[in-house]
Amino acid sequence: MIGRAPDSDTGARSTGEGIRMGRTITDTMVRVEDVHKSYGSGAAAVHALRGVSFEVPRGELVALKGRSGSGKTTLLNIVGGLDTPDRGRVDVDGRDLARLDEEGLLALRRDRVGFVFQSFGLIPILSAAENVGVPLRLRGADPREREERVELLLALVGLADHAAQRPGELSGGQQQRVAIARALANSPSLLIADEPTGQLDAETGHAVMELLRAVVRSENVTALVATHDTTLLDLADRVLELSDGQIVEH
Ligand SMILES: Nc1ncnc2c1ncn2[C@@H]1O[C@H](COP(=O)(O)OP(=O)(O)OP(=O)(O)O)[C@@H](O)[C@H]1O
Repeated sequence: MIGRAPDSDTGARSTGEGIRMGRTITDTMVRVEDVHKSYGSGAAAVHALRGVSFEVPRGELVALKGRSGSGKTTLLNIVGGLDTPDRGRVDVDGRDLARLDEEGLLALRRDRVGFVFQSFGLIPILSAAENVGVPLRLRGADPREREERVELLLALVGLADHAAQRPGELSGGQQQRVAIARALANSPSLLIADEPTGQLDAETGHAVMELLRAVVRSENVTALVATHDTTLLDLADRVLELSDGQIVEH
């Protein structure tokens, strides 16, 4: 593991199991209880999530599968604090998200959760190294720490020799590696990935999935990954299946 950012709201450092600054660290990284989410209202309402409950144990890689429209993105957005449920409860890393104000949610997304998207989401005019450094800049990390961490992260994802290249000069698989390094920049507890191989060919996608599998182990991070990719389903510690807004298989 290559270091963990200070806990933004406690000033403490993660210590694994036990009590940290009055907050009990449990074995569960994500707890979702009876979550409902609809878009629109009346006859036009779409019930994207209809009573979803599950847990993601700390340190595991959990794959979320399901057909298009089954509610995977909606669920990931809610777990990541990007959206709120209509009903139900979500705890991430021991925090009840409903009890966090905007600032608390912002701190959670910045310091505790790393996001990886299908479309990579890199800033085209920045180099790979600068892209990885963005979350560290947002956190106000000092330039020296930032430089060292970016170097470590690019090495971790196998791109030490590509630091100066811009996204347009990298392959799709390399861009997703940069995005994974960026997601790890602030040493999140939880990595959320939404179809991370959706734009990659099978071989490249497999390599990216293996990288995700490896960083979950080496960085002691927990991951929740929505995917259709059967290679990841094989690499996951467990698989959840969503169908029509409900978990149908653990
Ligand atoms: N902002 C929105 N407004 C209205 N309906 C939405 C919105 N976002 C999602 N939906 C609907 O909610 C349902 C679940 O969508 P969601 O994107 O969560 O599914 P998904 O499993 O991630 O699909 P995909 O694999 O295609 O990305 C779908 O019927 C979708 O049309």
